[in-house]
Amino acid sequence: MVWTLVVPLKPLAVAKSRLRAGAGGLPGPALALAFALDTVAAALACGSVRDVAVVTDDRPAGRELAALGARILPEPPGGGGLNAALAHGARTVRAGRPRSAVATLNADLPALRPGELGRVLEYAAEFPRAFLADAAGIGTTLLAATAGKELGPAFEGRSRARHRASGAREIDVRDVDSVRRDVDTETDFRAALKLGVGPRTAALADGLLRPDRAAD
Ligand SMILES: Nc1nc2c(ncn2[C@@H]2O[C@H](COP(=O)(O)OP(=O)(O)OP(=O)(O)O)[C@@H](O)[C@H]2O)c(=O)[nH]1
Ligand SMILES: C=C(OP(=O)(O)O)C(=O)O
Repeated sequence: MVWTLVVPLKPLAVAKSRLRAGAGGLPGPALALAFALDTVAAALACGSVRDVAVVTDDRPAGRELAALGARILPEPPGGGGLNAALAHGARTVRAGRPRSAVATLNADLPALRPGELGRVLEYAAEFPRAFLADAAGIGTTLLAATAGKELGPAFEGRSRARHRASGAREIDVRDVDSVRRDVDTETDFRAALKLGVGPRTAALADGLLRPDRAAD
């Protein structure tokens, strides 16, 4: 089965506020863009991914993501936040190709490896709806719906429990840390660097983190 991924991206100026506000005062917008570019590049390199649609109103980010090969979709009219953006993205994809298998993927997975994403999507293909818990075990990094199933996104906060309660199958695959490793805090960032991040994040991370200082 091949998938269309829907990737949400906030305007960079307000993205990654927890990284920006943390003790290290990291450059949120620049990191958010590098994370998104590395996430989308890795997703496009996955054999199970047909294409990637990014939902964003950030024009400069949209141009760079389009140059990688992503389709750029605007936020829904009236906004509505992350879940509205994801539902709108999935609807727009299926307006063009109604039988698409659709999965959302957060834009903050800079360590993402195409092979690990492929194994997660292979598992998801066996269920109407499925999701992958994040590294913290509280949130969600991927939510998938096969043909004919509504996505039903319920992200933000304790979304793992919400997605489970919604009837989606929890994806239980070992050794897919790169798909679970979202980066919200400096501690997360260090964990992603340990896994190995994509080239745009690596170039930016160089010299950004002092190894001697306690994280967060
Ligand atoms: N298109 C779109 N994407 C969003 C929206 N809110 C969050 N996202 C994206 O959803 C994913 C998870 O978002 P969050 O962790 O809530 O936000 P963040 O900017 O990554 O980090 P914080 O500012 O620290 O919360 C990221 O890929 C965000 O860019 C939204 O309203 N619209
Ligand atoms: C939106 C989510 O991610 P984050 O942990 O980045 O807020 C989520 O896990 O539902």
